[in-house]
Amino acid sequence: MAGESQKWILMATARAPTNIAVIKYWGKRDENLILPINDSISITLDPDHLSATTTVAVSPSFEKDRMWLNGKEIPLSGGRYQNCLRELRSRAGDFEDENRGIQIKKEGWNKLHFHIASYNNFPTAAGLASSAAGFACLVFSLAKLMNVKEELGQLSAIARQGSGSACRSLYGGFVKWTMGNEMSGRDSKAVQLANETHWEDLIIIVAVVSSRQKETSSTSGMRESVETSSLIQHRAKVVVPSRILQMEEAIRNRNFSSFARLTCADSNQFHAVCLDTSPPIFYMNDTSHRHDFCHRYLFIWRFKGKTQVAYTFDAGPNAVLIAPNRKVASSLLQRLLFYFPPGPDNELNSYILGDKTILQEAGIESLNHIEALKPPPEAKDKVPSQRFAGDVSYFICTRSGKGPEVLMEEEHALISSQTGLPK
Ligand SMILES: Nc1ncnc2c1ncn2[C@@H]1O[C@H](COP(=O)(O)OP(=O)(O)OP(=O)(O)O)[C@@H](O)[C@H]1O
Ligand SMILES: C[C@@](O)(CCOP(=O)(O)OP(=O)(O)O)CC(=O)O
Repeated sequence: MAGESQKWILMATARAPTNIAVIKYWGKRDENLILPINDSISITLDPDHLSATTTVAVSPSFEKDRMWLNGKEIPLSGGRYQNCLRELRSRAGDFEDENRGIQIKKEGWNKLHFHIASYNNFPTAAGLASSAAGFACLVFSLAKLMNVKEELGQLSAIARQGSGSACRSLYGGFVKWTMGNEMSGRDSKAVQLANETHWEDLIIIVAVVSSRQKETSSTSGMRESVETSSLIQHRAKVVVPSRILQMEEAIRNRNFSSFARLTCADSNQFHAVCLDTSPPIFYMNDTSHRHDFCHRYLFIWRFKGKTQVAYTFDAGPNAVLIAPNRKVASSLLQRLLFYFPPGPDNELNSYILGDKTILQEAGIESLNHIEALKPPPEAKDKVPSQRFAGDVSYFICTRSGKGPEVLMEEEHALISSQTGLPK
């Protein structure tokens, strides 16, 4: 380590996406290493719309490891953070910056402390996979800072130890988490099935029903399911293995009806397992069920049994709706806005986030246009044309996106290079 100046601060900043599972991970066989009981598949979401940005800093002047999440200091003492830090420290490489007189030997990283600041551009702990983006970003940015020379697959196995679903956020596009067999967990890691350009037509609309933190975390929910549900074993051993093969094929061939059928079925079964848990876990609320209701009546009936929109719900009430193309997405958005118009205090700009061009394609440029929307023609007498103003907090229009990336420009850094504290 450089003896001259003890004042230097070395930093790295990265951004990592969230992902939404279309074949769900639910249940662990090892709680500490976070090893799952089944494979899962997800779509990585566009980081412009849903991502974590993390700056990691190291300096001989830091006295302990510290972390700030969304501006608030949080303890880093938890086992999950500690496991990731330990794994990364053990793989750190030598680092040298001659100009600044910084030299850190492999072993030297053990004696240095980190300051970590992270920010999510979407609600934390509300069933939108903030832990996935967060741990993927933490591991990716620390690996850059510490010169860890592991391939992404091995980094994904480290991120997995922060939060299972985080391993899938190390890649863009379509990603499979293979459960693996080894006791060490080395082979329980993510692999990319296809990158984000493979199926660019897909449009994803997230209806954020409630951004309040949920009552049962995924971690404790799945633990209770493993302990008490009999359905979960059948799901893990029989249903998921065959669904994984079918889903891989659907993604490979861009077969939307097969993709949608599997996605909806798997979401339903995941929530069925939650209901089969004792005491039962309810992640969805009335608004979530209305989405399903709309889906069923508007789309399956309208297109004579051919599924036009896929839905999936994670461990929270938010609906994630996937349309095969922009045309269907814009008619979906019209229908969503008909049933779920903004509440009285909303602006259009803050009600539809993400890719707003779909809104233009749907012909909606103002709140008046939403008010003037007619009941969807297919509704007729089958669906009451009741509107649920204010039930949805906001919608995010997005698509499949790229994996983590380093942000080089100083302006992205969340920590001051002068003080080593959050800006
Ligand atoms: N940017 C981040 N950096 C590091 N850790 C984070 C970050 N964002 C979230 N986390 C961690 O993840 C926790 C939230 O995880 P939790 O599983 O409860 O919610 P979620 O990931 O938003 O929802 P779900 O996983 O059910 O979709 C936070 O309390 C924090 O420990
Ligand atoms: C419903 C899910 O989103 C569950 C995600 O669970 P987490 O990855 O948050 O759980 P831990 O591994 O305990 O941190 C399904 C999925 O993403 O596959």
